[in-house]
Amino acid sequence: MPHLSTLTLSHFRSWRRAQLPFDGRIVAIHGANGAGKTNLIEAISLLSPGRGLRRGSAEEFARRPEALGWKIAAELDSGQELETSAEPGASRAVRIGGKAAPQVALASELRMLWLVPSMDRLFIEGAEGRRRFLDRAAMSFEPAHAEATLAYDKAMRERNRLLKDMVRDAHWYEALEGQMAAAGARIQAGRARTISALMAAQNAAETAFPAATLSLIHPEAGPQGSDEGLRRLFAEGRRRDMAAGRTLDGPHRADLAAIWAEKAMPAADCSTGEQKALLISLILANARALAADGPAPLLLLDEVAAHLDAARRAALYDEIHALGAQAFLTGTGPELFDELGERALRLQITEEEGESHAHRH
Ligand SMILES: Nc1ncnc2c1ncn2[C@@H]1O[C@H](COP(=O)(O)OP(=O)(O)OP(=O)(O)O)[C@@H](O)[C@H]1O
Repeated sequence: MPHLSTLTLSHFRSWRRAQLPFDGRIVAIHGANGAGKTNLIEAISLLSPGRGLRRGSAEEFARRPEALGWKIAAELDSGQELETSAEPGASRAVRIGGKAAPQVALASELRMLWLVPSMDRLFIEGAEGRRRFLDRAAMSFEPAHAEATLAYDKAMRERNRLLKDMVRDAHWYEALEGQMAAAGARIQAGRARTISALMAAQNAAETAFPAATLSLIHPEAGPQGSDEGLRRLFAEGRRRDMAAGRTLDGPHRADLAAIWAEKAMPAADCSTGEQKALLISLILANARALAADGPAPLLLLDEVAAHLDAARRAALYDEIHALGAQAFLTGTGPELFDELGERALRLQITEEEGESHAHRH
C-alpha cells in the first residue's frame, strides 16, 4: 500500500522544522492540548488538493511571528516526491517529482480521507458541510469530480453576476447555463455513484460500526440530474433568480440525507456518540471501497479515539489495520492507543516556546 516514508515540515504553523520517518504502520500521535498534533496532520492533508482539513489559507499556515514562506515535503514509499509551499503573500504551489504541477494533480498521487472534530456536527449543521463531505468522497473515487465542481462554481459565479446586474438578454445566460448544466449533471452522477459505493461497502463489511442509509436530496423538487433537465431548471428560474440576485436552485443546493439504518433514525436525531460512529462508518466504508479496486487511502483521524468506548476503539484499530491503510491518529494520552500494540509507530508531540517537537518511542 502506498504510504509516506518521510515528511518534512518547514515553518508550518507551530512546526519550525521537522523531518519524520514513517514505516507504513499506523502512526499514533499523542501530546497535550495545543502541542501541534492537528497541525502535523493538517500538513499531511495539504498533500491533497484544496485547503486542508481545517480549510485554512496559505497565509494562516505560515509560522508566526516570522511569517516566512512555509513548505511541506513528503517522500512516498514508491520514491515519488510531493511538495507544497507558499511564499509570503502568494498562493500555495505544488511540485510533484520536482516539477511544478497543478494542485488537482495531487489527487492522482495519493488518496486521502479525514475525520476531524469540526465534522462532529456534520449531521446537525447546514447542508454545505454534508455536500462538501459527499463531494470529497466523490473526488476520492474520481479525481475529475473536483474539476466538475470548479467548472460549475465558476459558471454560476458568472451567471450570478449577470443576475445582479439585471441583465435580461437570454443569450448571455444560455452559454453559462449550458456549462452549469453539463458540469452539474456530472456532479450529480458522481454523487449518486458515491452514495451507492458507500452503502455497498458498508453492507458488505463485517464491521462494529453502524450502516447508514444515504440519499441525495434537494430543497425543491425539480429536474436535478440530467444536463437537459438542469438547462430547463436554470432557464425557467431566471426571473426568480434575478429577484434574488443569485442562482436559487441546482446541484449547489443538494444535501446528503443519512439515516441510522438499523434503527431507522435520522442521523441528526442520533446521540453525539452515535453520530460519530456513523461518520467513522462512512469513512471506513469509503476507504474499503477505494481499497477494493486500488491502493488503500491515507487516513487522518483527529481525536477520534477519545470519543469511543474501549470496545469500539479496539474495533476501529482492527478495521484500519485490516485495510492496510497508513492512518495517522491523534489523541491527548498514549493510553488511547494501547490496543494497537506493535501495529503502530508512536510519536509524542511536545511544545516548547511555541515550537512543536516530535519524539519517537
Ligand atoms: N501560524 C501559526 N504559527 C505558530 N503557531 C501556530 C500557528 N497556528 C497555530 N499555532 C499554534 O499551534 C497550536 C495548536 O496546535 P494544534 O491545533 O495542532 O494542537 P493539538 O495538539 O491538536 O491540540 P488539541 O489536543 O487541543 O487539539 C496552538 O498553540 C497555536 O497557537
